[in-house]
Amino acid sequence: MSSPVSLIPLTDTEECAERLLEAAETLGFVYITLEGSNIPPEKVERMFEISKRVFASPKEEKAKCHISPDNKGWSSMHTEILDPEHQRRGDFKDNSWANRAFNFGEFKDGKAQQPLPPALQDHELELNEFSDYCYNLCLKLLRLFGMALKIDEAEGGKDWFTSRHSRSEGPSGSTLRLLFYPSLGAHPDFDPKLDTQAGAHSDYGSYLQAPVLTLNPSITLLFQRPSEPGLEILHPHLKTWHPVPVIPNAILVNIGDLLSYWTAGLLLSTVHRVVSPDYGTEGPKDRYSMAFFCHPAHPTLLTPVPSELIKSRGGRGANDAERTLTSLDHLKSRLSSTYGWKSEQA
Ligand SMILES: O=C(O)CCC(=O)C(=O)O
Ligand SMILES: [Fe+2]
Repeated sequence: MSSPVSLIPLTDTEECAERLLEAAETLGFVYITLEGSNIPPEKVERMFEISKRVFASPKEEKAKCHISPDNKGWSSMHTEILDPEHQRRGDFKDNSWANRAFNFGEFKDGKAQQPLPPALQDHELELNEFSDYCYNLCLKLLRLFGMALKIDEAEGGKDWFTSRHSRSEGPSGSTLRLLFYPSLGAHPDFDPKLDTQAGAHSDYGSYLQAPVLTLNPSITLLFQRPSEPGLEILHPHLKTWHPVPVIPNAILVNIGDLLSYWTAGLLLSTVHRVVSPDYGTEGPKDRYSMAFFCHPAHPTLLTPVPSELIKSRGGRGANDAERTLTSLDHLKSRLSSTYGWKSEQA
């Protein structure tokens, strides 16, 4: 199957920067090679092993780390859909995420700032290390975007975005998320053609469509395994759904709503979802994936990006000087939606 998403070898060159920008402007999604990312392949594999262990651990242990209003911890939405007594097809249609997730906020001095279940307690250092790898890769990508956007040197040039994502500027909403989509194939009402495992959303998205606690990142990294596909994107121009085949030894990068807003819509935040693919004779399969959502430091003012390319887009998004928000303002607007959603469920 051909991929709508191109694969770009990751290097520190202008050519790579230009290609990344072109992909971000046309599709909002791009694969980059793991080589050049500074993330050793065995570290990715190891995280998948840890992820498997945590999702397989007793529910009562995970429940003690239930997702907090600031988006840290374990969430298991609509678990009842796997309970034959209470299943209704509507539960996994359109609006529902049938996945489980474990979110880690920022670590401090190698320590998680949230309760961890016993299955994770021996892995705190590895989780911290992996989240650092992801953060550093995001800085590298943000530097390349700064380069391609030809940000005014006097204003910070290619480091304009990275300085605003620096941990020295304060805490941020950056989150490492482990995801597990148990196979729904065994359910009598489940129709892979109609039922999605993860509702359509952009990374922020419409909360009503996708009640998942994804906040409002500038960029997202997604790690997937070749035998466990399922992601689809809504093509921004064709408005049709396209499966995104998994490319081995590559990381999927997508632009989040915050960066799209910041760049006055030049970079696209594309709607995506996870479906249960038709595995043919192989039968249904579980899917594990891992995402890292990179956010600017909370106090960052989302002022217009000093780039001619962005200025020429007029008063859209952050170019609209009437509405200078901080990164935290964006996050808060998202969190209030979270509370709204929770109270509706109660
Ligand atoms: O699991 C996936 O492939 C997608 C996850 C995702 O889009 C998200 O968590 O925002
Ligand atoms: Fe997403």
